[in-house]
Amino acid sequence: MYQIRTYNSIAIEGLEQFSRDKYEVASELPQPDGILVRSANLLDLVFPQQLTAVARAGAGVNNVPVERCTQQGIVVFNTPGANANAVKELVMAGLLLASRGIYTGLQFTAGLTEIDPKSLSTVLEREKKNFKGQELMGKTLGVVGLGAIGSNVANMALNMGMKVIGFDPALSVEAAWRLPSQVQKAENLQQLLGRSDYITLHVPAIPATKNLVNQDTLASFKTGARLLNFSREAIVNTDDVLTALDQGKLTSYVTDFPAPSLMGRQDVIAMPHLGASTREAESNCAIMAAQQLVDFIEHGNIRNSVNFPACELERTTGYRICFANQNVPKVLSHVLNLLADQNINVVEMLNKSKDDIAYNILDVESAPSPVLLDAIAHTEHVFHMRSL
Ligand SMILES: NC(=O)c1ccc[n+]([C@@H]2O[C@H](COP(=O)([O-])OP(=O)(O)OC[C@H]3O[C@@H](n4cnc5c(N)ncnc54)[C@H](O)[C@@H]3O)[C@@H](O)[C@H]2O)c1
Ligand SMILES: O=C(O)CC[C@@H](O)C(=O)O
Repeated sequence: MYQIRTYNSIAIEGLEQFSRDKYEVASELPQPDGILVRSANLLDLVFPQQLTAVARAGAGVNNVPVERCTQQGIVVFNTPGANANAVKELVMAGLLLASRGIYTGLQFTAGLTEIDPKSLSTVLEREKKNFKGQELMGKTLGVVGLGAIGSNVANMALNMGMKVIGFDPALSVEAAWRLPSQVQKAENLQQLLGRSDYITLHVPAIPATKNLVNQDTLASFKTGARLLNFSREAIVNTDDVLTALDQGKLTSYVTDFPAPSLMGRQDVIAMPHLGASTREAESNCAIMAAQQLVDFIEHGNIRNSVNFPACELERTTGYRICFANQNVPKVLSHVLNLLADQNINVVEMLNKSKDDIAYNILDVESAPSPVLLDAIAHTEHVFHMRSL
C-alpha cells in the first residue's frame, strides 16, 4: 500500500483518485510516499525518508521548500491553471469593489436596523451621494504577470470595456498564445504603472517579486490608482502601501492577503485568501494534483513539476526503472552499460533535463535484479532511483 498524507482539507473528487486497494490516504501518516497540500506551511517540515513527491493542489508553491525537495530527490507538483477562473472572477469582484461604494454602502445600510421604516427611503436617497463610484469601462487595467490568471483577467477586463496593458518579462509561449491581441505589452513595469488606473498583480511569490510594490514603484503609479493583490502578501510592501493610501496616491487597496496593519480601514478591501475557494476550483486542483501523484508514484511519469523536467512515457513493459541524476555527461550511458552487462534489453526510454536535474524512464524487457538496481542507485551523480 502507498501512503498519501494530506496537509489541508482536499476536495473529495481528488481523494477519490486514489484507489482503496493501493492507497491509504490520511492526515496523520508517519511515512508517506506522497504529500497532498494546499496552503499549509511545509517550509520547516522534515521530510520522511521514503517521500517521493509533494503535490500542491494550487498554483503557488511558496509554502513548499522546493530547493530542499530537489536536493532530496522529491518531485514537487502544482496544478497550473486549475483555479485561474475562480481567481479571475474574484478579481472582477475586486475591481467593482474598488470602483463603487459597495463595501461602505453595505456597511451603512446594515447599520440602519433601528431606523423608522417610514423614513428609510428618504435616508437612503439622501445618503447615497456618500457612496458614489466610477465605472470600469474606458479605464486602463495594468496586469502584472500574464500567466494562467493574468491572461484570464486581461480577457475579462477587455470584455468589460476596459483597456488592458500587461507586463511579464518571462511570458511562456503557451501563455502568449492565450493572450488577446488587444492587450498592450508594456516594455517595463514603470511604463505599466504610469498608464494604469487599476493595477492587478498575478506573479508568484519568489525572491524577484518580493516587495515588487514599494515606495519607489508606487511613485510611478498614477495619482488615485487602485491596487489589487490576489497573489501573495510578500509582493507588496504593506507600510509603503499604507503611506500611499494616506497620501492619496492610492485610492484603494484590494487584497486577498491582508497584513494586520491593514485591518479596519475604509480604503482597504481585505479578503481571507478566497481566490481559489470555489467548489469548482477546489475540485479541479485536487483532481489534477492527485492524478499527477498517482501517475508519478505508480509509473514515474512527471507532469507539471516545478523542480523536475516533464517526462512521460506510456508503459511498454512490466519493468520500469526511473532515476534522477545531476545533469552531467555519461550518467545515462553508464546506467545503460550496467543493464547491457546483465543482458537486460531496454525497450523504450526517455531522458529529459531541466536546469541541473536530469530524469530518466527506462522500460526494460526483464526483471532487474536487486544487485543491478543497487548499482544504478549508487552510480555517481544519481540521487534517486525507483523500480516500478
Ligand atoms: N488568491 C488565491 O487564492 C490565489 C490562487 C491562485 C494563485 N494565486 C497566486 O497567483 C500567482 C499566479 O498564479 P498563476 O496561476 O497565474 O501562475 P502562472 O505561473 O501561470 O503565472 C505567473 C506569471 O507571472 C510571471 N512573472 C514572474 N515574475 C514576474 C515579474 N517580476 N513581473 C511580471 N511577471 C512575472 C511569469 O512569467 C508567469 O507568466 C501564484 O503564484 C499564486 O501566488 C493566488
Ligand atoms: O488552496 C487554496 O485555497 C489557495 C490556493 C492558491 O493560493 C494558489 O496558489 O493556488
